[in-house]
Amino acid sequence: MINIKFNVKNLYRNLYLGKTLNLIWQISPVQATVSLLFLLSENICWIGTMYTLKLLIDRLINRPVTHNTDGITAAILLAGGVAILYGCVKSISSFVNERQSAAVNNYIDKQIHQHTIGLDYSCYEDPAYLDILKRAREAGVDRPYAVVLSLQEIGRNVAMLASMGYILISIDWILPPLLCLFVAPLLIIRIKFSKSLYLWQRKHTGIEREASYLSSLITGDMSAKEIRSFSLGQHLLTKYGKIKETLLTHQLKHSRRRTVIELVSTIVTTAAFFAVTAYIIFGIMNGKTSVGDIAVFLVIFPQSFSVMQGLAGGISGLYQNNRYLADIFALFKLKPTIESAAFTALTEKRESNDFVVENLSFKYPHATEYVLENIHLHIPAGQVIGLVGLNGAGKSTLIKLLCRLYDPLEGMIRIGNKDIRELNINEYRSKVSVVFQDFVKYNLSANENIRLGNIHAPFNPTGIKKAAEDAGAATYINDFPDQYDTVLGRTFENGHEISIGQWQRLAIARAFYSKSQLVILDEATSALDTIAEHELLANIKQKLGGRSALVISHRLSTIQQADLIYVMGDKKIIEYGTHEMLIQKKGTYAALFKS
Ligand SMILES: Nc1ncnc2c1ncn2[C@@H]1O[C@H](COP(=O)(O)OP(=O)(O)OP(=O)(O)O)[C@@H](O)[C@H]1O
Repeated sequence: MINIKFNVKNLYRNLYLGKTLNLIWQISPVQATVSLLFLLSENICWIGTMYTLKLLIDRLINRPVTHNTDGITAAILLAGGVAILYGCVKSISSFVNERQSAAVNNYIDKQIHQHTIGLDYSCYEDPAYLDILKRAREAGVDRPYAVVLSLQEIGRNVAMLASMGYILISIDWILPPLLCLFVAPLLIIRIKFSKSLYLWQRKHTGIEREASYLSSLITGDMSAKEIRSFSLGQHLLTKYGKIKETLLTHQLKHSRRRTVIELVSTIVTTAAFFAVTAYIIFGIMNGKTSVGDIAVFLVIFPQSFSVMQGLAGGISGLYQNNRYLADIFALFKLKPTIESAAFTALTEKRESNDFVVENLSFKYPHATEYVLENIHLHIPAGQVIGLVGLNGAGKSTLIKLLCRLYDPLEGMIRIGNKDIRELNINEYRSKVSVVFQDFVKYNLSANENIRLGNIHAPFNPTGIKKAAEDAGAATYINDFPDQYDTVLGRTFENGHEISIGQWQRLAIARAFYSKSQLVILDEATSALDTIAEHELLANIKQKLGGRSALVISHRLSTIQQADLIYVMGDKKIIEYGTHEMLIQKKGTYAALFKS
């Protein structure tokens, strides 16, 4: 008993009913009202059918011993009419429900996506967040409305039970309590199992994600080449199979336990039904119960079982759906930590457009060690700055900070004299365009691939062509049958696959097309042949048209044309100067250049 009390208390505390109903009301008050009215009408009609049926039976039993059928015909017509009305209301009600359910699902789907894009980039490097996201997506967009449907089912079944209880009491007062006694264990079992299933799924989110990751490696196009070259298929399949087997074993164990307990409870319930039937039959034999009573009992009692089961299903459904709702609301509760000022901040007049990294130190949110320490770096407006260093020195991390995907722990980044944390984040990000090492290959048209660099500006074909020419992409785009309208990649029909170097040129064109003040190229020319790379960088200043650039490359021949070069070594800037100065210095840069 204590345990049940505790669970009920817990259930109440964690219930998202108020939140869900409020959400559904906000999505469409009109639809919510119409749906509620239909639900009420459906229940009233159902009670009406029962009542008119009872009237008909009463008339039949109490009819005078004449052949006058007028009263009976009228009762038949009334019962039939109400039954037809009930059928019609039920059909329309189900359509109204479907329409409202679609609206709610659509809203939740939108909210999940909307919420996801608003979150910090750091979330994508946090397994705990990835678990929440997976659970929220798997909970399904239909969960909130499923809660409403469970509530409706509970309401409908309670109304039906009340009517049936009234009829059963008229036969024998003991029948309704007996009914509750038989069905209660079934209800408790269902709630208990839906809880343990949910907890089990929650506990296994991590390994389920591992299984989906392995599955995407086995079946994905990105990994197809390497998996075949290294003959990794069987190895990955075995790994995947083991995880799936563990998941399946647990799942089956759970289902087996549930089936056994449900079987036992069904046997007990059915036996009890026949025991009660026997009780009524003995009642007839003792003259305590009428034949009419047993007729009504045989119709109503089995029906009341299914209604009770429906009620148990509704309550356990409510409980289960509520638990999944917790995951959706947990996602909605996550808030970005990167703060953004009002939109006007960057429009203020500033002394200069230089980007300055000042005394910056940083470590990743879940890491213990600093990745960057006391970084100073100056990108004067209109200049090309090179950044070099060994693998893991922290170059890409610095880029993430310059893009404001993270904020520094110490020090700051400023444009002119303004700390970028005081600026509106979207406006700041529009001032920086970047080609990441792992840039995205959008399987869209060439036009769109470039236009994404400045999506908020009106479509500008001339600007797109100019950016493509500057990045060296125009030559191959012009050879496509549909030129700039050619869809790239192999994902869609008529898609045109291009080489990795050609994809990279397109990503550079995207960065050129943006109206940013600073273009960051993080190993952005790694797939270009040396002639193409030289051509691209030789005239980069002219292509940038007064904008600054920060170029990261391991090919030092690329960097040597930069106005100033910074050398990173183990979390710090260790040298800086022009190519000539650094060669003369005979330090790390000179060693790297010669090697
Ligand atoms: N998301 C992360 N969480 C924790 N540590 C990270 C994360 N990303 C990178 N690091 C660590 O930060 C350090 C710097 O990595 P970073 O990618 O910035 O180096 P890099 O200089 O760009 O290297 P490369 O030349 O190989 O691209 C590395 O030690 C790396 O392990």
